[in-house]
Amino acid sequence: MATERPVRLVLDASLLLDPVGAGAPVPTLRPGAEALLRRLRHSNLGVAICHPEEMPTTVSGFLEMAADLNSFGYISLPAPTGNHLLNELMLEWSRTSSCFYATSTVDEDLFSELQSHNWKVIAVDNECGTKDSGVVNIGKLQELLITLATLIKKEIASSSILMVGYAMKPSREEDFAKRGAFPLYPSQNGLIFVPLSFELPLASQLQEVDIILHKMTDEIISIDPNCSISFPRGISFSAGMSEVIRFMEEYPDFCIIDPFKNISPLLDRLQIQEILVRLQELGSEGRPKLRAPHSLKVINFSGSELQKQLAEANLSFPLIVKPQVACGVADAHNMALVFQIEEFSNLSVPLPAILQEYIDHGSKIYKFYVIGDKVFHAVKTSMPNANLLKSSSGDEPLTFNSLKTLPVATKEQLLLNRAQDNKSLNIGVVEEAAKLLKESLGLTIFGFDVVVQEGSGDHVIVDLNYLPSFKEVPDSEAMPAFWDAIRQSYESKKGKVQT
Ligand SMILES: Nc1ncnc2c1ncn2[C@@H]1O[C@H](COP(=O)(O)OP(=O)(O)OP(=O)(O)O)[C@@H](O)[C@H]1O
Ligand SMILES: O=P(O)(O)O[C@H]1[C@H](O)[C@@H](O)[C@H](OP(=O)(O)O)[C@@H](OP(=O)(O)O)[C@H]1O
Ligand SMILES: [Mg+2]
Ligand SMILES: [Mg+2]
Repeated sequence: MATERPVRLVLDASLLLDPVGAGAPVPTLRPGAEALLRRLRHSNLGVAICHPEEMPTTVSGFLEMAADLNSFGYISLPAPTGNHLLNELMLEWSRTSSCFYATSTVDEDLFSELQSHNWKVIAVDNECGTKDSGVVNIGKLQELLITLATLIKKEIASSSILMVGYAMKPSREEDFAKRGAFPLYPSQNGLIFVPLSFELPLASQLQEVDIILHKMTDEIISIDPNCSISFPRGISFSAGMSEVIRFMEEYPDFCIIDPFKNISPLLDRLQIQEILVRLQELGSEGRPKLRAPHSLKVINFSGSELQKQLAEANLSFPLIVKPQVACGVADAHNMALVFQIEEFSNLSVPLPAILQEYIDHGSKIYKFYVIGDKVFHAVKTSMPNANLLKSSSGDEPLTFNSLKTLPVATKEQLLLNRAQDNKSLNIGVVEEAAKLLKESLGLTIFGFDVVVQEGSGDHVIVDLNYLPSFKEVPDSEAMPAFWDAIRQSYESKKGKVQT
């Protein structure tokens, strides 16, 4: 579906270099230029940096290095010569590609030369362009990507091209982008991805965008621990995300992946538990039982009360203790394995907390990912059985951060497990659960963790996450599924709005 013609972008040095540092021994990039280069590296466009030939070698060397660092097809070009004849390569590109030239320097002769060879010129942060010059003028460097995306969409002139504006924290964006998830040149199913910038007016960006993709939990400032989470109650968001939320209230028919209300239960391990308990009806004759772990919510860890509550909830030691808030705040992944009631005194897990039965599962966890109508899974090494953990923890609870310091099985423990007759995974049962979960959650992309209990063979879902990284799924399978999921979600929303 993508255009036959590749897209080339030439960035003039004036756009990248910080004018404040001009003449300094070491040149620097202007604010926003580094992020721009990083995003362009994974954009699927052919990008080159150009600079005037007569530039000091410190500056040209710096630019060449920037080009090199972003090696994704970057080519360092000499500037067009004095009489504005385009360099051979640029002439060649204009015959084979859709070409864009972005600059902060006004050179009307050069602009008309470029335009006569079908280049589109984008001038950033200068007043030069007259309405009729054909030059696209933008105010800020941060507007370049959305401007390019809009022009590329126009150039392709196909109504099936959709623009996806995404919002998530930089580290997550980088992880996805590195895998080619966010091309500016359309994906094989016609999606163009642009980051939504909270530094620019949102309304004008959303005028161009067809779909919003977001990890709303990356934009949480705080969650009120004394308030049951039910979006938007109990959660405060960054100013940027608050604006997206207001926009969606005003335009409920706009396509968002996924709606805030549908994601909100996954911020709360108590609500996750309630969702999982409803799945238990799935079990049937001759198949393993699929279930949630027995759990209990507590608002403090005070001993006498707790003992009674544990008995009522049918819970026995060891227990895994998790914060009720499941994600989005720094301490949401601070957990503990507790072997006896005394270990609750001074436990450092944030309250309210969820106490879960600890499932011995032979150190193997199955990470399931639902991406649109596809279900993937990967096997990962997990926590060893409790008896192996207890001996190392003495009389202390075993505290850990599940993202950073999860106590996974050692090689020796894994070998020991292999020698045992472990129950195997019944993919069919879990895939059925995945479908039911998808329907009940109303989400496009989510993941959940399954452990198979030693002895009983019960399939126990211990975690449910919105928009996980699904990095264990090979990119060649994950990316097309990801793009299809987004497109299908848009089409189904559009279908509903029209009927
Ligand atoms: N009830 C349980 N019984 C046995 N092991 C468990 C249980 N719950 C969690 N674990 C183990 O602890 C790990 C972390 O727990 P969990 O997945 O709930 O944390 P999380 O911080 O929400 O993780 P994620 O990064 O996947 O969101 C699991 O991957 C699994 O190895
Ligand atoms: O990347 P995978 O393994 O799919 O798991 C994610 C979890 O599901 C999220 O809960 C983590 O997000 P938070 O940073 O919001 O807690 C998130 O943490 P991150 O901020 O380290 O990316 C991820 O670990
Ligand atoms: Mg998990
Ligand atoms: Mg989780």
